[in-house]
Parts: sequence; structure tokens; C-alpha cells
Amino acid sequence: MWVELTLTFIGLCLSLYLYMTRKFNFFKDRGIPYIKPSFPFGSTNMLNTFTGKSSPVEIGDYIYWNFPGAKIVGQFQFSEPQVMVKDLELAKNIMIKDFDYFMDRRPVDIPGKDKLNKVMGRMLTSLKGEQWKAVRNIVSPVFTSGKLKSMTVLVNKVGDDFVDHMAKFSKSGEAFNAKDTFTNFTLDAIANCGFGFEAETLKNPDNHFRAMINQLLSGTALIQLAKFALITICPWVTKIKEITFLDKEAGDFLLDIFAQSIKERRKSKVKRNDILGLLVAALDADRQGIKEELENDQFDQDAQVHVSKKTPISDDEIELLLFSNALVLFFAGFDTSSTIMSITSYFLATNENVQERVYQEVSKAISENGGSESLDYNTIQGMPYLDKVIHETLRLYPLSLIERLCVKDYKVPDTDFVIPKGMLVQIPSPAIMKDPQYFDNPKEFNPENFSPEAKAKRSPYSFLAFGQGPRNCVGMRFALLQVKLSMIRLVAHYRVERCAKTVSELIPDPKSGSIQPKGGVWLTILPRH
Ligand code: HEM
Repeated sequence: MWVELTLTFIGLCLSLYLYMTRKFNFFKDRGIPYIKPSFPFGSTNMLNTFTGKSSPVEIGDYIYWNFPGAKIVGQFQFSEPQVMVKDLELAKNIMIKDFDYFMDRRPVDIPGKDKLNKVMGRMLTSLKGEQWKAVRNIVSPVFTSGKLKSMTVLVNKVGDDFVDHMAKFSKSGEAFNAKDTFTNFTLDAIANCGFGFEAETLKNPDNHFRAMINQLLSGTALIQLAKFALITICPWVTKIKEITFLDKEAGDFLLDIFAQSIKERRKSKVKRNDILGLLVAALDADRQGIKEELENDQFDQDAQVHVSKKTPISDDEIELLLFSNALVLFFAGFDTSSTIMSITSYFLATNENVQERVYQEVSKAISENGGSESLDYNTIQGMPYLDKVIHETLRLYPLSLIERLCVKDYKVPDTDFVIPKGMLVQIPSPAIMKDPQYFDNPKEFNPENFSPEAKAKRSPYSFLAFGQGPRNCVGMRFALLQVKLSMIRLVAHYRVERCAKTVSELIPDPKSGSIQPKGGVWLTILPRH
């Protein structure tokens, strides 16, 4: 009996080993440089992320700096071969010119009957193919400058609450956790601009809404990674048991708020210029075949989506789409924006001359606005120095690398190598943005990296904090608006300073799924007037 059991166990282990290592010669057979994999995690860069030695945002660093001359390098995530693209021209083709071959992201199939899973599976971030194209075409016009002009009023209101909220830190001189503080800002902004809900977390940071959001995203990065690993290696598991990525109570709480908001709109028929209202209008326009205007700049021109065949959206789908696009604001929008606000305030505190220049620019704009801090969209856009500071922050502290899934076999130009359909391709954007061939003294914080002269000297595709091409960040303008407005209000009233708890360097914490720096960002403020 024991002998049979032992032999069965050995047989199972051997089968698992053979199954997991069956593709380990993929790159060797094709003469492509690669990081040697080992069972069960795959390449060392993946192992380091999985075991919490390095942050997910640093996955591409080792390859970028250690394979001189290689355009592409292979790596393994568990048993799966993947490609890391080092060459910027090839990366640009993948993101823009040959986009049809790389339309999707990592497959995150979240099947299930659970409403929360259904909504998650329809978020723009994870939609695929024609379905993604149809939804992206509807969502893009919601974030154009024209639409953001009306939303600026709502963000300005949050700015007023923010200044009041900060007064206590300025009076007491107590250090504040910048990420926590700005999370209150972006929650209020997204709730208000997103679906007309007065969350008031700045007024009352301990309120139920904030508690639910904390609960929604609770769970360490490692648990989330383990769940993703499970559905990547064994997608069939979801047929046996539904895997949930979100806290159920908190998820349902949010879905309830969305449902109420949609119901009230339908009942009152009042048009609101918030994201949900604009989405409803954009869906109507799409159904009537009305084309919405898009921006004229390169970022948006490169992002044009060409719909080959129009997929009609059923009534049942509409509600789910509204819910999922409201939910995506929380997934893609509030945490990213509050992190960048916190990191920008760190750079202001640690670069006094930069803070002074931002203050001068802000004071001038306010005085030209008759002394009112409620600046409009055009005035905020017309503040070049603030714009440089925020872009430099995003360059030095990006929040993710770029990923695409190859959806049909792609022959890499000037090589014999074919990226097969189904293979994941990564672009190590954080490393590209620290490459001295694009940015002088790349480790230093220098807003002049974004002066018109410096920009003219390098490829516009070397700045990748919001991605590029049709699958770029659809909320970029809204994100920049929020971050700018928060910094305007901060420096107009307070001088931001480092304190005993301020870290000397920003190093992404491997244990943080949302790419927070080790030790967090702690600062103090002094009143300016
Ligand atoms: C500073 C804050 C933000 C940063 C750094 C950021 C960054 C990114 C990046 C790097 C991507 C992937 C782009 C690519 O694959 O080419 C992305 C995608 C996306 N972002 Fe953002 N983002 C931010 C804020 C926002 C906000 C505020 C929203 C919504 C209001 C948003 C919505 C999205 C969506 C929906 C996608 C997926 C687009 C698609 O697949 O079509 N993001 N973002």
C-alpha cells in the first residue's frame, strides 16, 4: 500500500515537473537570448517578484540593463515563455503600427455568475478584441479636454475641502502620510466626478465609504499574485470554483451606489456632466451612430481605434458596462493618481527650488484669476512648469510596465523570430525612462527633462508612464487634471517640507501591490500666509 502511494506521488510530481518545464527550450531552440528558467517559478526576475524580493514594476530592469545589443529577450513566468522588448522602435511598432497583432492584455478570464465577477470581467483594462474596441470607442470621448472643462468645477470643490483638511497638519506641525491624505482627495474627486456621489472623505476620513474602499482593495500583493498565477497556469480552476479578486461586501456596496446613481438619473432625466452621465450620453451617441470629437495631439492620434465590424451592444450588456466602467475608475484611477500626488509632493519637499518655482507659477495664475484659487481647465493647462514637474515625477516613479498579448503570429522585423499567438509581450517602460540615451542624468529629479528643447531631442515614445497607442491610459487627462489641481492647492497655501520620517530615496516596496515606496511618504507643511 505505502509503496503504491509513494510511487503514485512520485509519478504525480514527475508529471507536474515535465508539464511545467515542457517549454523551457523555447528560446534556446530559436537562438533568442533569455533568462534561464527553473522549476516552478520560471526566470529569476519572476521568482524575485513572487517571493517579494523586488517590485513588479522592476521586472524588466535586469533584462534591460544586462543584454546589450539584444532587441528582445526571453523570460519565463512559471512554465510560460514571454518576451521582453528592449528596442524602442520595436516597442513602438507593437504599441501602435502593428497594434492589430497586440490588441489584448494578459488574459484575465473571470467567468462566473457572481455580479461582481461579471462586472470585473468587463472592465476596459481586461476586455479583449472587438468587445474592447467597441467599449474603448465609447469611453475615450468621455475624457477629452472639452468634457474635462466641466469636471474641473467638481475637482475644484474637492480642492477646497483638501485645503481645510490640511489645516490641522499645518497648525500642529504633525507629519502626515501623503498617500493616505491624497487617497482622500482622489476618492472624493472620483466619487464626485465619476458618479455624482458626495463621498466627503476629506471632511471625515473615517467614514463608511473610505472603510469600504480600504476593504475592497485589502489583501496583500502576494495573495493577489497567487490568484493570478493560479488562473494563468490552470484557467480551468475557475470552472470548479469562482475566484474572486475583490472583497465581496465592499464590492457589493460600490455596485449598490452605482445602481442608485443610475436609477436616480433615469428617474429625474437630469443630465450631469460627471463620468457616468457622460458615459450614458456616449452610449446613446454610439447607438445613434453619432461620432464624438477626439483630441488632436499625437498621444490621441496614435490611440485611434479602427472598428472593423460594429458589435451591437444589447440592453443587458449596457447596465453591466456602466457598472464596469464606474468600477474601473477605482481600479485604474484613484490609487494611481493618489500615489503620483504623494510622490510629486515628496519631490517638491526634497527640491526646494522646484517648489519655489511651482509656487511662483501658481501665485501668478491665482492673481490673474482675480485672487480665486478655483482655476479653470485652460489656466491649469497653461502652467508649463507644473506640467514638467509632474511628468518628471512620472518618469522617475512610474507605476507599471506595459504589457500586450500577441493575438496572431508576428514575425519580428529583421529577424527570423516569430512571436507566437498567445505569448505575452512586456515593454520595460520604467527602465526605458531611466536610459541615459533618452534622459540626461536619468536618476536625478530634473523637470527640465520636459522642456521643449529636451523633448525635441528624443523619441516621444520614450516617455511611457501612460503607455502608448490605442491601448494607452484612457484617463490620462483626468489623472493629470487631478494631480495638478491638488498640487496647486497644496503649494498655494502651504510650504511642504521633509521631516524626520521622510525617506532619503524612493524605492518601490516589493510587498506593495500598488507600488508604494518603502517607508511611505511622510511630510510636514507650514502655512505660507
Ligand atoms: C497618474 C495616474 C495614472 C497613471 C500613471 C496611469 C497609467 C496607466 C498605464 C501605464 C496604463 C496602461 C497603458 C498601456 O498599456 O499602454 C493605463 C491604462 C488605463 N488607465 Fe490609467 N493611469 C492613471 C490614471 C488613470 C485614471 C484617473 C483613469 C480613469 C479615470 C485611468 C484609466 C485607465 C484605463 C481604463 C486603462 C486601460 C485602457 C485600455 O485598456 O483601453 N487611469 N493607465
